[in-house]
Amino acid sequence: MALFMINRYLGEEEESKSNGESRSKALLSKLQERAKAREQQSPAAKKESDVQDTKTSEQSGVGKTKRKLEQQDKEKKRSKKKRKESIREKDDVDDTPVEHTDLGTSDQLRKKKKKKDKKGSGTREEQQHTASTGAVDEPESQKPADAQPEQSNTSSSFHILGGFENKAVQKVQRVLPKWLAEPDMIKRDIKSNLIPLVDVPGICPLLRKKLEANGIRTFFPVQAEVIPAVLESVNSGLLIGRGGYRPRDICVSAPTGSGKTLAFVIPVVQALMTRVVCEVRALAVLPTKELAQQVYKVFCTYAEGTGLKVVMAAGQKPFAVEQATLSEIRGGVSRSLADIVVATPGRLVDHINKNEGFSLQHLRFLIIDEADRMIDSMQQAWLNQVTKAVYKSGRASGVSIFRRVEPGPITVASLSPPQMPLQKLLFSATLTQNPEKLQQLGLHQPRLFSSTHSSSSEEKFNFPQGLTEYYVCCTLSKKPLLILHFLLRLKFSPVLCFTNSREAAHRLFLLVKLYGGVEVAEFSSRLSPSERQKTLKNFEQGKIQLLISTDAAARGIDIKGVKCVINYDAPQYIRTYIHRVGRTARAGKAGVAFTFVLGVQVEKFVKMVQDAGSPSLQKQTVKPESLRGMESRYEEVLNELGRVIKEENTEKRF
Ligand SMILES: Nc1ncnc2c1ncn2[C@@H]1O[C@H](COP(=O)(O)OP(=O)(O)OP(=O)(O)O)[C@@H](O)[C@H]1O
Repeated sequence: MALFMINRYLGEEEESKSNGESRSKALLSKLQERAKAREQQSPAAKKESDVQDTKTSEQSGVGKTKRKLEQQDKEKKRSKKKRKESIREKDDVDDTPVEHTDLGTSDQLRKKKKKKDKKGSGTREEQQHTASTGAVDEPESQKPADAQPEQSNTSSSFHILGGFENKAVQKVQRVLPKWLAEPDMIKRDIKSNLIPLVDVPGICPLLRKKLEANGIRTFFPVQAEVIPAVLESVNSGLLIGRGGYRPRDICVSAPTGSGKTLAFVIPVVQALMTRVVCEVRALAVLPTKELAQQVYKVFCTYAEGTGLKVVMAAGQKPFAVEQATLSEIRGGVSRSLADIVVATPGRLVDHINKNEGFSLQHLRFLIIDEADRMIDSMQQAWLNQVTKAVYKSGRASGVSIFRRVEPGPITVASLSPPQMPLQKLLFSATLTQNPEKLQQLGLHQPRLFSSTHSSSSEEKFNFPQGLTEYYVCCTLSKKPLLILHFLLRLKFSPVLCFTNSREAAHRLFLLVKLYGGVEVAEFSSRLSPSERQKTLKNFEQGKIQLLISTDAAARGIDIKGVKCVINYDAPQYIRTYIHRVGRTARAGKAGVAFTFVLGVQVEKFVKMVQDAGSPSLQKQTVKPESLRGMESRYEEVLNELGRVIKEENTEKRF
């Protein structure tokens, strides 16, 4: 395609192109002039020209023109013959009315080009060659009058810059760093890979007893791998790692319900239980209050009797109360009352900034649970604050025998004073494999434990072995009937049901409640933290058959006995799906998950789940006749629901 066209001035004849006769006249006279000029150059041609001139002088009008053309034709044939002899080129006789006697190579090419132009064909190479030999410089006046510049010819004379052609773009192949691409493998099947407590080296008798007392007789695969790895880093004491080097950070990606909590609680408690002075040496950060509460309980269980103090700073209690449990001032000196702090990011930052007695200068372990969520949602603001607090000089630096500076390149000088290393332990069922995101955490020679092999193409995730997944195609209006069918007719209980918003959760809760026959509760930010805690307790105790929740309960929450999860609204993201369905089939047990999918969502949903490495997603059909008998009551309830919601809205306004 030409970039642009150039319209040349073609002489007077161009202007009178419409007039065929005058045009041919003008052409003829021009040809005559040229012929004359050439004849002067060639004596033989001159002779002929003289004869011709005598003859033509007697003729006039159109006949004269005709004859002249015939003469031209003859002349043309002669010159062609000559040319053939001289350059031995087998060319066809040209019937172009324009002729030259002294055709050189460029003229031949010009002629060839003209022919091609007439035929409207010609390869690109040929056109380019023509352009390079300068054949396009032919004056317009020498062209046949009806030869208009063609676009293809014009384009051939231009070199088009820039790559405008459509090319198939090759997919960029992901290349992972070695530590991500080659993790220490964790077996996914819990049941057939239980490891007796005694077979895991380094666990002290006190903790082993505690584990047994809590019903833990064997370790799960993730615990058997991670506990020794963390304990190994404190073999030479808290100050230095193996061989005198700073210990490696540890990342763990293992399925939901695989026992990741104990994988960090046990080694951290064991590493700290011999400490002399109480300082904050372990900090566990979790995204929600409920999760912080859960992990706090596990730490308390295993720290009991060791002298270690565990404190929660997650906003469950007022700031001042938390402050008092974290530190105290005795004799004008601030003293830590906590060895292990379990916190949510927001409240943690509050204590770092506003609580003078809260010091992280002795921090040895930073545990980031649900690490991918923490990376995504916090933009590292809290992590920067923690790092600053760890390396800040203050109260501790005066009494400390060692210097603590932010680690830089390893040199003899940097290794000579004893350094308290900060070791990061990251845990998630959906740990990101994005090296850029992980880079933001400032990991030191990380070591990954994973139950999936990182491939270079798609991100694959961990699904619990005992989980069976189904999706149910349905319409929007049939969803409430479906859930009632699962509860009332199929007798699924207890069921944890997820919606995509708290409004949807509340509406469904009201609807099921109005329908009757099911013990139902909702769990969302509509409830206060204490109400939420109570609700979870009641659900765990079997007092609630159906718990309708937002994603507030999707991550990390460990509710024993949940046999069925229903995604009332299909989740948008694979990570959300994995955490939601992971509330069942925990600790090696079996569980089932259903996802209600609208017709338009089916393809995308199935692809999303299968691409993530789900081993068992199947379609489940619920026949329309199965829902019969519930519809009339459902219609009544819908009317009632409208009234109740209206009342609620009115109450809210006043
Ligand atoms: N060795 C063990 N033997 C028996 N039960 C265990 C063992 N380890 C953990 N559990 C139990 O397994 C359940 C799941 O553990 P945990 O909550 O630590 O899983 P998780 O991997 O952190 O899950 P999520 O990714 O959902 O947070 C808990 O109820 C826990 O008590």
